[in-house]
Amino acid sequence: MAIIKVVCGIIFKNDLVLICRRKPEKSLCGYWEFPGGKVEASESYEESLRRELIEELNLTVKIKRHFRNAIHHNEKNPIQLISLICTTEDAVVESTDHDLIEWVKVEELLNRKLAPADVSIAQQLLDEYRIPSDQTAPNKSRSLNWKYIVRHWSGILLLGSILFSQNTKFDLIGSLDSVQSIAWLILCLYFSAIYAVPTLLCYLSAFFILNKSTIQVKWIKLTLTSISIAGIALTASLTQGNGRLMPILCYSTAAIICGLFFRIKSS
Ligand SMILES: Nc1nc2c([nH]c(=O)n2[C@H]2C[C@H](O)[C@@H](COP(=O)(O)OP(=O)(O)OP(=O)(O)O)O2)c(=O)[nH]1
Repeated sequence: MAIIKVVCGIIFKNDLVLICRRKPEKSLCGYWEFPGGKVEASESYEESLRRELIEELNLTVKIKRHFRNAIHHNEKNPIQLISLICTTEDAVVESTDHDLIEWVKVEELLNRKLAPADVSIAQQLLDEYRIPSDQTAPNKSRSLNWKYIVRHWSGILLLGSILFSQNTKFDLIGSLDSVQSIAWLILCLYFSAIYAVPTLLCYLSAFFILNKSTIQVKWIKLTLTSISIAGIALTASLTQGNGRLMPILCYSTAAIICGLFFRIKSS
């Protein structure tokens, strides 16, 4: 059964969030929801939300970031509700799809009869916004953990160098004793750190751009790991000549393992 994508805006004005009650003639009538609507083919979530909010509420918003998705299985089709955190300066006067409109505190959301998927989003919103009192909700930064960069890169360099030095010590220099093995590992680590600089710069730029985007965290992780692997392959091809397959395999394996192992979300 095809899943129907519905996008909604968690729209903040000062510290209040906009919720709307569905009109009697609509499905889920009488239920409160974060305003939004069905995503049309070829539309991005942001485009879809902007269109729906203009159509229904004549409301212009600034979209800050992606929040959470929730699934609801109604009697016809499952729907996936995608929520985006927004702010607005506009006043909302009336809605074509709703008979009541209210601005409420985040803590009050669960006191309303919310539509099922909106309940799940509201619960997660409450969890995230309950604690900080000195931050205005929509400006709270995405909880991406910058320490992930440090861990991921140290991991790639260290684990990659261990794998590489172990795999090459017999081929290159013959059998090494333990002191020579450690010296060879340090040499690999040193050169890999130097060769990694251009890739690291691309990776850092991508991290800061993606951190401001509304893309889901798992895709950010995948993109960063892919950038690492592409950089490793390119650097190895440029520097290693015929022996390039082994460093690509070792450092790429390290990039994937460390990418899977470390958490990018801090909360
Ligand atoms: N926001 C929200 N919508 C839900 C949930 N469960 C569920 O089936 N829906 C459905 C109702 C609507 O058909 C659709 C929301 O998009 P919409 O409000 O643009 O839909 P629409 O104008 O086409 O309304 P309708 O004609 O289907 O009643 O998703 C839920 O938990 N929350």
